[in-house]
This record gives sequence, structure tokens and C-alpha cells, in this order.
Amino acid sequence: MSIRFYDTKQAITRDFVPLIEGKVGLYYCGATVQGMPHVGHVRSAIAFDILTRWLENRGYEVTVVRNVTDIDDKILEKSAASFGEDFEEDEDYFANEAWFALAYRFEQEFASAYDTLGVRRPTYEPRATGHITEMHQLINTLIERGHAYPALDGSGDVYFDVRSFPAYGSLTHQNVDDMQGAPDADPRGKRDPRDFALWKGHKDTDPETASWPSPWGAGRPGWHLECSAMVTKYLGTAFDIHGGGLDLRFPHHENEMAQSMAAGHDFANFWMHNGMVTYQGEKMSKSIGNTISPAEMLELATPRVVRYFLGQAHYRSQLDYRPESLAEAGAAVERIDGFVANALARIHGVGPNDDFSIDMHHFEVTEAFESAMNDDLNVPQALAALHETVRRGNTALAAGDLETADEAMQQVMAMTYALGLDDTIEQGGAANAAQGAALDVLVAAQLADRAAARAAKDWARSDAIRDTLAAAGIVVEDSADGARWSLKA
Ligand SMILES: Nc1ncnc2c1ncn2[C@@H]1O[C@H](COP(=O)(O)OP(=O)(O)OP(=O)(O)O)[C@@H](O)[C@H]1O
Ligand SMILES: [Zn+2]
Repeated sequence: MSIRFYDTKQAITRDFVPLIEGKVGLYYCGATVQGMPHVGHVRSAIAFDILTRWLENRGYEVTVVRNVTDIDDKILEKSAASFGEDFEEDEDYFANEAWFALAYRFEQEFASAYDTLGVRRPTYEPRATGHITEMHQLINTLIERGHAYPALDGSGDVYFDVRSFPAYGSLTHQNVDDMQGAPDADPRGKRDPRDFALWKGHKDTDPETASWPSPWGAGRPGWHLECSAMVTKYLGTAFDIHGGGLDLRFPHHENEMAQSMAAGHDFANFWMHNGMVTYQGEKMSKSIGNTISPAEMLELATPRVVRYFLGQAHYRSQLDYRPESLAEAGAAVERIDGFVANALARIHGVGPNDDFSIDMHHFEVTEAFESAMNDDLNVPQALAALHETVRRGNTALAAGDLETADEAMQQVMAMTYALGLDDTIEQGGAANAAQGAALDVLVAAQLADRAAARAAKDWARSDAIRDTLAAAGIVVEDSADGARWSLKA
């Protein structure tokens, strides 16, 4: 059966046929690393992680590229503010932080959130600042082809000429005349107020470190241009799927497409956009201030439960966070886990604390699951198929039909893996728990020695043990029920 995806550009669901048989090139827009990730960002990454996993499940070799926008107005503004006299530090923004330090710090926060929630790392994760040369080449091509020009007011900017590209507006089905101007520069320097910046001339207020030489004067790249240049470098001038959040369709994706197609590239064959995570109906967004971070959710639920919540809706629909959302997701995950644990125990004699590994590569998803996923990644229907299999398995276990139960268990494992809900994402947590347990045994032995030394009034020995532990970052506190230890914060 063929896979069908909704293509935002053509506004229809159509058969997916890769440009090169057996291979898929996927680019999706990553974060502008100007602040802490919120769960909306992670939902976008989970949606494209599920897409990747499904394409791989169907036998495709997928090259995934997700960029890091590490130079941008907002990053520079946040950094500049941190040097201001009335700046007040908080848990997210530190005083006197250079733009690149701030960007890299948040890039790592994003990476850690993705890792924790089972978003597999992309094949390539290019940073905008590492691709200035490619951006210059693209601007050059656009100027040569008559689609870009240096600012008329000598600001050092370079603009894309929207009137020179008749298909401008075709991604979002808009008529140029109905569009608003691009607010990125003084319209007096532009041929048309809708023209947008490919290159931004250096301003006296910009830090020297955020400025690169160019044929049009020193400056830095415009946001839209970054993605066009990076896609081409890693996936070529024609590739299969371009993704990102629905909020990026205009202007970002419209402009990316215009730049690349005006340069003569075929660009993306499919455009796929994930819906927004909302809170009380409003887009979760840094600028609105209604964000919930992955860390906050992980205080309330395990990574798999958070992943289930963020991945359960159809990727194109809006996902509203409600206080009871995580409890509902938790109950669903527990139903799945309860069945798998029972099946492992009854059929394979594996107990909850046994160490075991199971070869899953020949396990297959059910037909209902497969056709749901092939139909534009219909995850809600696929999850219904998964839970139906859990019910069938539980019924079989109750009736003592271990063969049917085993088949259901294998299918459930294959389906949870396909959705990235397998428990591998908790292995990080398990490894920490194992290390913690090992440390506990070692420290307890030291503390027992220390107690014996104290009982024998051998103070030198008792102090020496305390010093050894302190040097290892372990703080010992004596209490009525004996010594307690903790790691120094
Ligand atoms: N609330 C949300 N729900 C789903 N996806 C989102 C949400 N907010 C951002 N995204 C997506 O996350 C990816 C990275 O986004 P980017 O860094 O550009 O964030 P942003 O839209 O500027 O976020 P914010 O509005 O909070 O500043 C993009 O694909 C974007 O569409
Ligand atoms: Zn982009």
C-alpha cells in the first residue's frame, strides 16, 4: 500500500513517491536558539521524528536535516539586553552573555529536551553561522538572475525582489497585492515593501562578532536565506519533504521557497506542517509567555508519558494542553505497559526486575496500524489500533491462549517502537538509577567503616573517611538514625 501525505502547497493529500527510489531527504526547521525550549517546539520535532520512523519502518533510507538558527535579531537583542544597566538576571537569562554563548547554551537545552523525549538526532544538524559562504553564493545567484538587489538607501542590506518572481505567494495561496510589507527594514530602501532581507548590513549597535564580510558590505544573513542555503548543501536542489510548524508557512517558508526556486532549484516536493500546541486555545509561544517547558512536564510525568501526550494527536491538528492531559496519557501508557509486562511474565517468564533483551526486528505492526500511518500519519487511528491489540492480547491472556497473546505482544512492541514510545527512551533514566544504586552501596560501606572508627574513638580514621567522601563531592550529615549522604549540589 502506498503512503499518502497532505501537501500544504498543493493543499491535497497525495501519494508519496520519493525522488530517488528507496531514499528520502527530509528537512525541517529547527529552533531559533534564543530561549528555553517549550513543549510546542518539541511537539514539532516529535511529529517529524514519527514521520522519520514511519518512513524507515517502510524500508526507506532517510536523511534528516534540522537546522539551528544561531544568529538572529532576537538572539542579538537578548544578548544586548543582558549587558544593560537595568538588566535583572533570572533562571533563563544571565548577565553579560555574548550572543554566541547564549545561543549555544540554548542549543544544548534543545538537544537535551529532544534526547530525553526520544527525538532521534538528525543525520545532520547545521548551524546557520557555519554556512555564510553558501548563503553568499545563493545571494549572488539571485542578483545575477535579477531576483535580488542591494538596498536602495545604501544600508548594506540585500533584498529579494518579490515582484520579479511570479510564483511568490503560491505556497500559502496568497496574492502579492494582498500581502503586508516585510517589517525587517526601512521600506524606503526597497523596491516593494514586501521585499525581504537576504542580507542585513552591519549596524553600529551590532556586535563586531556578529558581522561577516560580504561583496555587499559587512553584515549578517536574513533568517529565511539560512534555511535555503543549508537545505541545498545537504539535500541538493531538489528534495522530498520540507517540514516545520504551521506558524512558519508565512513568511518563512514562502520566502525560503521563493529564494530557492528563483535561483533555479526545484526545492521541496512535499511541504508538511505540524499544528500548534496551544494553551487555553492560544498558541504556546515565548512572546505570549504561556509556555510550558519539557522540564516542567517531566516533573509531572515520565518521558514516555510526555512523548505520548505530545505525539498522540494528528500532526496537523492543534494540541491543547489541559491540566488532566498528562494523567490521561499516563493511563494509556500504563494500559500498554501492563499488558506487555503480563505477557512477558506469563509467556516468557520474564519478571519486572529481570534483565532481558528481545530481538524485535521481525516484529510487525498490525494492518490497521499500517494503513492508519500510511494515510498521512494518522496517529490517533494508529493508537486506536494499538490499544485494540492490547485488548485482544489481554483477552487471550485471560483465556490462557498464549499463542495469540504472544502475537499481540509482538505487534504492540512493533507499534510502540514505530511511534517512538518504546522504553529505550527511558534507558538514560535507568542508567542513572543503576549508577545511583552502585554509589549507594559504596558510600554505605564507607559510612559503616566510619561508624566503626567512631565507636573505637579513632577520630583520625573517621575524619579521613569524611574527607575522602567530601573530595568526591559527597556530603555526610549525622542524624539520630545514623549518617545520611547526598551529592553536593
Ligand atoms: N506552540 C507550538 N506548537 C507547535 N510547534 C511549534 C510551536 N511553537 C513553535 N513551533 C515550531 O517549532 C519549530 C522551531 O521554532 P522557532 O524556534 O522558530 O520558534 P518560534 O515559533 O519562534 O517559537 P516562539 O513563538 O515560542 O518564539 C518550528 O518548526 C515552529 O513552527
Ligand atoms: Zn527554515
